[in-house]
Amino acid sequence: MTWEQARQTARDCVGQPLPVVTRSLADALGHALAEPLTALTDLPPFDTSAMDGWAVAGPGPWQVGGAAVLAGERSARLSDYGTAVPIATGARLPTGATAVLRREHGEFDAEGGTLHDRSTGPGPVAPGRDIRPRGQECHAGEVLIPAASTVTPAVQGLAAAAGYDRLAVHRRPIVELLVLGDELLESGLPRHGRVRDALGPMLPPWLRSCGADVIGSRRVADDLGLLREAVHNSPADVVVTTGSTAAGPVDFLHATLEEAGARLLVDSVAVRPGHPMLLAELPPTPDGRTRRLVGLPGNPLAAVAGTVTLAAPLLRRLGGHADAEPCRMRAAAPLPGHPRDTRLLPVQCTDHEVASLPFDGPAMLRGLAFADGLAVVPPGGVPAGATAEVMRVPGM
Ligand SMILES: Nc1nc2c(c(=O)[nH]1)N[C@H]1C(S)=C(S)[C@@H](COP(=O)(O)OP(=O)(O)OC[C@H]3O[C@@H](n4cnc5c(N)ncnc54)[C@H](O)[C@@H]3O)O[C@H]1N2
Ligand code: MOO
Repeated sequence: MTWEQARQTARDCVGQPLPVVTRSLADALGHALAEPLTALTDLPPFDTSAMDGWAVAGPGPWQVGGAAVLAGERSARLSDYGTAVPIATGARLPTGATAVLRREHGEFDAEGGTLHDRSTGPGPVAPGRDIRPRGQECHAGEVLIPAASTVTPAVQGLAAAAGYDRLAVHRRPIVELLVLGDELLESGLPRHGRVRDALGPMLPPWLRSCGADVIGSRRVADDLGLLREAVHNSPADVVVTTGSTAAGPVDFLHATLEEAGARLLVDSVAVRPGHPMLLAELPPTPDGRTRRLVGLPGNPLAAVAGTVTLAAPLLRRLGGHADAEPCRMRAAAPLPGHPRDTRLLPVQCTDHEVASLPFDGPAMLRGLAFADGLAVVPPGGVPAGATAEVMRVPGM
């Protein structure tokens, strides 16, 4: 299977995104909007002073009277032309006011109660100056953000400003990470032929940034029975495993999937690194829920390749997120390719150009740690000056 076919299969195996739920604004972070975010009010909701100063009616000088109008007060009124009242930024503009004179542009004669316009740069205060008119940003009913957009902190803020307490979003796919390999250590220095687990710390934040609700990450010993049990009992929508994809003496993933009656949708991909990556549909749960398994190869950079190729598109589709916009960038120097397979190469991006990084072997993370993304290098490579697709590594 080509790399493009594998990525498309991971998307297409999802018929419908997960069901719609409502969440408080705080809890909606990272979910995909199930419907467009439509303004429930005009913004600003009323004519508002943009500056601290005076609300003025007509041209100056003005007679100042009345208590300062503060933000949060209901309303005030300027009865006549030639009058003014002190006002705070964010306060509702009094009816009858035609402009706001900034504090630093006015000279107030306390004795006579008279205010003079001393504006220099912009000239005398003109009607509308320093007023944020009602509806300047949006009108009630206007679509602010399309459905399938991710709820970011900015979307949370905008939704609050536009009057929302809760949002309709898609449920996030539940993911459990199973890290396989008896040779792995969870602390200390590599020793006695054993190495540190690099994927347990690295993958959960990436999977979360693809929209997953990662409920756990645990080690499973290289044992067919234990792996079978872990996969069978996992409550996850998507089980993500690392290691055991190849045909080594203790690689039990294929046997486990076969025993479980799983359907292999992707079983090895023409990509370097990461070619043994796989995607399987597990038999449905008793309540009819579809479960899937993404098998990431054990070599750390190969696992990252599997994450961006299979896990990210699958999780984004399940969570109802729009597909990421492809981004193409110019190669500053040739990007070396594989003769037959696609290569995913850690690259640094500068001014719309990408450059490959050293230490890009399948078992290495040193290049990736400096990377802005992974360039998709077609068979044969990319000559200098030509463009290549660059996938942002999630979370980078
Ligand atoms: N005869 C062949 N052998 C291998 C092939 C092949 O085509 N023919 N493919 C190689 C490629 S490519 C990869 S990638 C690996 C995939 O192997 P597995 O998915 O079965 O992974 P393991 O054998 O368990 O581990 C491979 C390697 O990665 C290290 N590892 C595993 N998990 C972790 C982790 N969490 N953190 C850090 N390092 C990890 C493990 O110690 C091994 O060194 O197979 C090749 N072999
Ligand atoms: O998939 Mo392997 O990555 O070439 O190490």
